[in-house]
Amino acid sequence: MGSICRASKTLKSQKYLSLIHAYSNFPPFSSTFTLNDSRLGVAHDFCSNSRQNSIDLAQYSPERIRNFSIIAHVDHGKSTLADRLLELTGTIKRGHGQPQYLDKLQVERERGITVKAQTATMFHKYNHNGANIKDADKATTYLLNLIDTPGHVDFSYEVSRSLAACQGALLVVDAVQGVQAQTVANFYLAFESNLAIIPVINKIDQPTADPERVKAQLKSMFDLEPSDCLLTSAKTGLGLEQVLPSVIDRIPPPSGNTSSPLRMLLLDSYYDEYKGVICHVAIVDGVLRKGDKISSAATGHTYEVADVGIMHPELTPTGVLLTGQVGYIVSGMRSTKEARVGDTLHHSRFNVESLPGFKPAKHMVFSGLYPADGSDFDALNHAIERLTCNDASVSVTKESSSALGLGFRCGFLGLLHMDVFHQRLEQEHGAHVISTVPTVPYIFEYSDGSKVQVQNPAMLPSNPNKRVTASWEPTVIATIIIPSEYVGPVITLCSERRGQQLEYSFVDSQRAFMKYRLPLREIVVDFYNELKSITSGYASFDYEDSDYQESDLVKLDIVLNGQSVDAMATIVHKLKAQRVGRELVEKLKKFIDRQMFEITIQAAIGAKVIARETISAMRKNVLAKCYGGDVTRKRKLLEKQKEGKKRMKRVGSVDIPQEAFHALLRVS
Ligand SMILES: Nc1nc2c(ncn2[C@@H]2O[C@H](COP(=O)(O)OP(=O)(O)OP(=O)(O)O)[C@@H](O)[C@H]2O)c(=O)[nH]1
Repeated sequence: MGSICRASKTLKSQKYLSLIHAYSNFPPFSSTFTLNDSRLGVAHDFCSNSRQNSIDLAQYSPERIRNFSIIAHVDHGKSTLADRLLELTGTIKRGHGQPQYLDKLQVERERGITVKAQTATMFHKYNHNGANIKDADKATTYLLNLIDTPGHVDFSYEVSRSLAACQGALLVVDAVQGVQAQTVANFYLAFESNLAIIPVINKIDQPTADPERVKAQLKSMFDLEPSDCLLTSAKTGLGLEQVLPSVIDRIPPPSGNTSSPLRMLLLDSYYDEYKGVICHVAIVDGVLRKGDKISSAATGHTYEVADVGIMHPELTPTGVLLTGQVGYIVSGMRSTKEARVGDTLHHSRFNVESLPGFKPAKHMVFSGLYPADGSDFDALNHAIERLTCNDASVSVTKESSSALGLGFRCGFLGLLHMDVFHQRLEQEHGAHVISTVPTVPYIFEYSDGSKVQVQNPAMLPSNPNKRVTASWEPTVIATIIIPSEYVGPVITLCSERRGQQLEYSFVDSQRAFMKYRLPLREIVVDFYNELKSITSGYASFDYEDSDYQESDLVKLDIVLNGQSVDAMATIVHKLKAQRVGRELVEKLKKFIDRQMFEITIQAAIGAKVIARETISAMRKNVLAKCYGGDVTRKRKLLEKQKEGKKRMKRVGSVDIPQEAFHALLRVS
């Protein structure tokens, strides 16, 4: 590859430079920028951009490989930085205003968040003598695997999985906002995984950037040395030249054994229309070649490797992957269920010791998903199957509801994850769903001594006094960082949510740091919005799951004209039942239209009604509105009414619109 590189270097670099110049937000690269610009202190290799099929991975022994993640609090600039590094190494070419390369899903681009971790392989020529540009030809080319990770707490499972394939991490911190809650969480994830951590203070172009304050925070909270911090602006390109040399100098190479039998860790998998299941893998020991027979340690199934390569940044076949490298394989797996994340894959002819793998994803929130139109069950089934192929962290079991018919009970990593799943079902698979009130996994003990985890309130008998003897709810340890002036309102909010303060200290003179134990139920719905609103948007929040605590829980039924609606039942703490019950019936009153008869809406615990509303009767005849004999108008109105009916669910004699179910999702 070296000679091809050198031959085409000038042409390619000129082409690349003109692209960089066209990119107006990238001023540091002036017209005097050369391939071996001394400000970069390195010689850059743009050959990687040629997408040769003949990338020879054999020359990249572990010493010439660096695997690193970019971790940060939401919006601190991970994906922007990742994109700049891909541009800098010539891995991608882009113009101004294009969406972030690594945020590929429509939902990611619309919401501006990363949902799935993405891997990209880059090649970078680096001369350890730094500024000595004459030595460029003596520079070594390194293979760098970059993993961009999500920032939102719901997706921290993706972060911990990504870190398993890395030896180091860039901890990106916004120079204005400083250390935030997910900075703390992500630092500890990386620290506990024994990764080399390079602090990167980003957004230094902002007028209110205060990198010195952020350096002090990093020192006091994580003992990271101020002199180790890189100062960058991923937006303008300022300081980016230090990033890759620091990655090469400060992150250790992977430590596997090239001559040992093959062991690879299955990091992620997704389903591709044309290729079938594609697995992302990290080669821990040994060598994998196209055509090899491999086995899964988890299932014992054997496969033949039909394709193997790297993400450069798209699937680029290389025919081989060696120790320390991260890439993809296609091996004829028929469903992603066969590709178990955390599994060890090995050559079928050798038995190997399994790698530690990952803790299974923990589902924090459960909700029922039903087709908006009952007859669409098969279509929804198909859509869910396809989507879970690309998001294995959702659990799915079939269930049925007397109100909504056949559907599914799904477990999610959090409420945002649930929202994203709904959005993807709709956008990517055209499925319209009704979802039931989200619930957390409670544990109930019955008088016969049995204990069960309840993921669906409808599973609980209506009269808990008869059979339930004790109940427990899951809790989380929440980290909250806020400007000091908001401490009072935040303490009030946390106590209203039944929180118990565990720690209270200061990040610096302006910011307070608090740890609370909070019931999971109290934070899944609307806690973060409320926290943001009482702190003018300045609070940051993160949580990790903790133990179960004993709690006085009751099942709250919603009864419409005497008939209980199983899909609207919820489990709440006894002290909150009255307020939640009132809120639920008021919301329903707003969304259920008047019908030909009176409708009573009740919230009840067992036989005891704790809140009630009535919707008075009205004679509603859509055709009555149609004065005169305009047939087209009449037909249109009838169609509109039919369309409306499709989105209604009938419970007993009462029609409930889809929106009524949506409205209940946010009752806390
Ligand atoms: N001024 C300035 N803005 C930046 C810089 N880096 C990123 N941004 C902006 O900050 C916002 C968030 O950037 P992202 O790269 O999406 O942040 P992220 O950390 O990947 O976000 P998540 O994936 O949601 O966690 C975007 O509007 C970027 O354009 C920077 O150096 N300076």
